[in-house]
Formats: sequence, C-alpha cells, structure tokens
Amino acid sequence: MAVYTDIEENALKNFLLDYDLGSLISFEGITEGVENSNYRLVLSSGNYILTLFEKRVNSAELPWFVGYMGHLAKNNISCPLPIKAKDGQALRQLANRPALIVTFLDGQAVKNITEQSCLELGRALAKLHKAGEGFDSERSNKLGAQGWKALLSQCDSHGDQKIEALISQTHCDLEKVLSHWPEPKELPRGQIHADLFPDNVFFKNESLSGIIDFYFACTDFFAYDIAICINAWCFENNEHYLPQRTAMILQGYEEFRPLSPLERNRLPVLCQGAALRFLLTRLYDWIHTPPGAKVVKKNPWDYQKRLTYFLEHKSV
Ligand SMILES: Nc1ncnc2c1ncn2[C@@H]1O[C@H](COP(=O)(O)OP(=O)(O)O)[C@@H](O)[C@H]1O
Ligand SMILES: N[C@@H](CCOP(=O)(O)O)C(=O)O
Repeated sequence: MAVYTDIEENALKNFLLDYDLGSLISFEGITEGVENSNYRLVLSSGNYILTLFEKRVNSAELPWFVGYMGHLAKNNISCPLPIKAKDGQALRQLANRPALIVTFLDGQAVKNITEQSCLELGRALAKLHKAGEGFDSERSNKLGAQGWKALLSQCDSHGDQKIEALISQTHCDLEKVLSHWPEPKELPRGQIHADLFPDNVFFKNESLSGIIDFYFACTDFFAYDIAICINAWCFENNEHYLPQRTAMILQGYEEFRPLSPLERNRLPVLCQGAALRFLLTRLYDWIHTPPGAKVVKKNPWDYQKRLTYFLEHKSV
C-alpha cells in the first residue's frame, strides 16, 4: 500500500476550505502505487484524488507536471485535471508535503492484457505524444541514461549475496547498453509519459478510458516511451516475450504517428534501456525502502530478465 504520509480528518477538512469543492463525505488511502501517498476523496461535489508528493518528486518541478496535465486535458487526452483552489493555485501543502487534488478518472487497469488492449495502448500513446507537442517547456529525464550510473552507485548489497550478484551483473549490462545508446539529437523527442505500465492505463467497457500517473513524465525520445510499454505490456509471467503484443502496440501507434526507419531500428536498444531503468529504480527501492513503509516493493529481478532478453535478442 502506498501511503507514506497519514492525514488527519480535521487537517483535511481545513485544507478543503481553500477550495470550492464542497464538504468532505469520506476519504481513504489507496492501496495501489509505490511512489506517492494517494487518497480517494468523496466530496459533496464528486470524487477526486489527493496526492501528497514523496521521495522522488522534486517540488520545484511540480508546476511542470501540473502544467503538462492541464495542457493534455485541454487537448482531449483523458487524464487527471489538476484542480485549482480559490486563489487560483493547484499546488498546496498538507501534512508538510506538497499536495495536489486532481479529477477522478473512471475505469480500471486491465486485468488480462490482450492484443486488443495493446492496440489501444499504442493509439493512446501516439495521441499523447502528438498532444504534448504544443507544450514546449522541457523537463529532463532524471531517470534517463545519464542518471543510471549514479543510481547504481547508490545501491549497496550490505552483504546480501543475491543482491550483490544482481548489482555486479547490472554494472556489466549498464556498460553494454550505454555503449550504443542513441545521441540526444539522433531520434525525435518530446514529452513522454515514461511510466505507462498497465496500472496507469484505465479501461472501461473494454475500451481505453484514461491515463494516470504523470509524475515521471519528461522530455525524451518518443520511441523510448514505446520501449517502456513493450517492457511493461509484452511479457507473460515476467518470462516470455510476446512479440505479437509489440506488433499491436506499434500498429496502433503508427495509425497516429508513423515511426521513422531510424526509430524502428533503435527500438531494441531502447528496450534494453527501458528494462535497465526499471531494474535500477526497483533495485534502489528494494534496498532503501524503510521496513515500516506501507508499500509492496517491486521485484528488480523481473526487469533483469527483460534486460537479459533484450541484450540477447537484437530485434523486438
Ligand atoms: N486520477 C485518478 N483517478 C482514479 N484513480 C486514480 C487516479 N490517480 C490515481 N488513482 C488510483 O491511485 C492508484 C495509485 O496512483 P499512482 O499515481 O499510480 O500512484 P504512485 O505514483 O504513487 O505509484 C492508481 O492505481 C489508481 O487506482
Ligand atoms: N512502474 C514502476 C514503478 C512506479 O509505479 P507506479 O505505480 O507509479 O506506476 C515499476 O513497475 O517499477
């Protein structure tokens, strides 16, 4: 459960006085997620999500996320819309954390990934990339290739042999990936979601209904966002790669944004990098998450398997 920060009912009621959203009916911490503390709010005006930003989010960058989500919502992307308080500001403070209320999206994460859901994912991703073109403020990818070595250097096994082996193998794999990582100008770039896992894509009546969790969004290669989706959506039981799912993501994507031959050609290395990025953050969290935190830690070895797959197979 990802609730790192508890909130008191009275503090929440006081906080809500700054908004025109009516009165508090109920609220509860949300069990899913790993990054921030999320609460579902039932207010007299409807349902909302309250996020208290934790560890990885730099509060100076929050206005970028708020601006980006607002821009997407204005451009017909079904995503959470930040709610402004009476003073016109969406970003506030609660329980000593930066806090944001956004609209609640209907729908649920897909239970069984199908080729049809991958097709819809590809379409939605291309539309997201196109819609982001009008938002020209840049946010560098802090978890991009230039940050991987620093992240790995902060991982210490503390004598655990299994983790030691993972760290040591990752040092070798990281060098391999970096040795042929594309130069910044080599591929088309723009605003990307950067964490479009199945839990961040909602479906309703079998159709894709919305995208959430934009707090890793940044400016990077569009094709890297596709590579993240291939990692997250196209493996069965974390073991078996299903290329037909990738084909469907690409088919859906190219209906709205055709890939250049170079983007296609670089997809395998981008898939390696995407696997490595999630391996690294999961490894970091595996080691650093405090024992009492109400969060289910994610398994880094699942992404080591993907990385090994993409290092051994140079096509997607
Ligand atoms: N705008 C939203 N509408 C509906 N549910 C949401 C919304 N934002 C978050 N949630 C719920 O909260 C959960 C955790 O949100 P998420 O942004 O993925 O958290 P984290 O960034 O901490 O991992 C989601 O899986 C979803 O169930
Ligand atoms: N998707 C990442 C972790 C971030 O979790 P989310 O709940 O914010 O999507 C991973 O699987 O490692």
